[in-house]
Amino acid sequence: MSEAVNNSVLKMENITMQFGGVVAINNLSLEVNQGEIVALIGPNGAGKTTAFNCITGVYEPTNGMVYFHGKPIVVNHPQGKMIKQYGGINGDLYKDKKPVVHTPDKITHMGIARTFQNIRLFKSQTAFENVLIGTHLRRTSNMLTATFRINAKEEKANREKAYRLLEIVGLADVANELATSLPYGKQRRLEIARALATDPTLLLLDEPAAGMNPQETDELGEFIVDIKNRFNLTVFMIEHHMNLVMDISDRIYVLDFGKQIAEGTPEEIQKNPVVIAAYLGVDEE
Ligand SMILES: Nc1ncnc2c1ncn2[C@@H]1O[C@H](COP(=O)(O)OP(=O)(O)OP(=O)(O)O)[C@@H](O)[C@H]1O
Repeated sequence: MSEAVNNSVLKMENITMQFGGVVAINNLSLEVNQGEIVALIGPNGAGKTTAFNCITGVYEPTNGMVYFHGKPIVVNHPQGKMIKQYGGINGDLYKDKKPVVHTPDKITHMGIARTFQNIRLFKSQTAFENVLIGTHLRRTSNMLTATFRINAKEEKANREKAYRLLEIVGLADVANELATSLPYGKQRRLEIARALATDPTLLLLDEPAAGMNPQETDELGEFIVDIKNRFNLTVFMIEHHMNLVMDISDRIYVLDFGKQIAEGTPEEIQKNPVVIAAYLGVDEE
């Protein structure tokens, strides 16, 4: 195997996601390598969150493959009525392959953790409990045994881990407060702590700076780089705050109307006339 293949953490290959007649993603191929911070940008409705949903098992893409650490975790091709309706490219490429689909919890268990554009914390749980729930995804036991026959040693380790994660993200002092009572910026950090509790190798962040002011956004950038290094992560991030994207990304992919229109370093993307026309010319803030 070549070094490039060994370094590959995430690879999307010819992914098309079609909702009825709407082609939300059209033949998207991209790769995220070990230790990189890669951003996925594009105007509203370009297909960014749909791409995350195709990786994490929320959607079953109409066509294409997703590899995680070189292993196929998603395989599909147009089937049934989609054969006639298919509006993407390369619809025949995988027709001889057996489809592979995993549920979101299985994908999380494999090592892909995610935060959401609209924060999705457990509202009636404390900050500590939210992170503790994240550690439970690593359990070998099922929901019932987890509830009724908790392994005391494992639970103690989980509680210590949850508390340590809260310390790392700077939330130890609010461990016992209800998640939803926390200010917005802290809720975003808490969601990241919960994601880290699942021991990911790949962290998907969907608009982590949404709703943050410029100072909070700067701090978030440092925080993302810090946790990436500390936990030896690879980060794939959707973000509209261009300063954050340009500051911390190693590479950037640009989507427009479901298609990749550019890929490059922050310097290259900032100078790319196609990107400027499609996206950077639009004032998102
Ligand atoms: N479940 C769905 N059913 C039908 N259409 C959908 C579904 N999910 C997404 N779409 C459509 O797919 C397209 C891409 O949406 P998506 O949310 O991925 O864009 P986005 O780039 O993440 O946008 P934003 O920056 O506003 O979050 C849109 O036209 C959207 O309406």
